[in-house]
Amino acid sequence: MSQALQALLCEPRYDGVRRATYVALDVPTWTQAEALVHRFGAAVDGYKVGLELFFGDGPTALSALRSMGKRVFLDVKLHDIPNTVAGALRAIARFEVEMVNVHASGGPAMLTAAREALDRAAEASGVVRPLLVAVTVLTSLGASDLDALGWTGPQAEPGALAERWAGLAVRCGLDGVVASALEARRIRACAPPGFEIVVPGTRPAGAPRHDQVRSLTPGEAMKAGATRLVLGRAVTRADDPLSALAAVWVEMAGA
Ligand SMILES: O=c1ccn([C@@H]2O[C@H](COP(=O)(O)O)[C@@H](O)[C@H]2O)c(=O)[nH]1
Repeated sequence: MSQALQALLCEPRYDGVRRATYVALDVPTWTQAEALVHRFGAAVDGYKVGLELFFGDGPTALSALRSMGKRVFLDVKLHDIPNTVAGALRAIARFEVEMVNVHASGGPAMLTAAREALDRAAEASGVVRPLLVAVTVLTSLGASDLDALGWTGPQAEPGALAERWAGLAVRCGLDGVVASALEARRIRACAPPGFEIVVPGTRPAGAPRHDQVRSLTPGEAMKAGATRLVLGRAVTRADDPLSALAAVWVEMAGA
């Protein structure tokens, strides 16, 4: 049954949603991550390595995924002074990931230093530069969290902040942003063509939200202008992850 479903999901009609998908490997060891990767087989070619796996088994996981020919979004959300972020990105460049991210709130000097560090590393190695995207307002933050942080008033409303930080990312030469689906339409309206809007934290209708606050369904996210979705617990913790993925892909393709 699962082999038949894998084969179905490998069909060319799913190529568009396959390229727009990163499955989140939010587990602490490569052994656990590898079991998930095997479950999806050839159907999934894009994975997100976040903080848990990176600190648990990062180099092993990244080189294993690379040798399997998988695309990797390294979701380490760097946030530090420009010199430190640039150094971290030079070290990350050797992993040849497809995409990596920093926090937009690190500011213009940090964003520019990040992009320049990746440009130089790519020039020196001859390897394609990873896409660099900026995290706007975390999808787990609600109005009361923003208020607690002192972000109040119309300019600090999540949509306004996300749009402002997306504009900053454009001016600093980044390739896109990570944002909630709720802000994707607003960002798409002012972003240049080809600007990536990576949306995590979506949930199929009726699915538990866990710690996600600003969330829509995968179909709604695509309709709003998302270019890529990160699919996490709604798929990876499902009783049958492959069937859960199939349902999400049908919804994404329909959108
Ligand atoms: O604003 C953000 C930025 C990153 N994430 C990451 O995406 C996944 C979402 O996982 P779910 O299980 O679907 O909630 C997770 O790895 C986060 O670190 C995010 O959720 N929101």
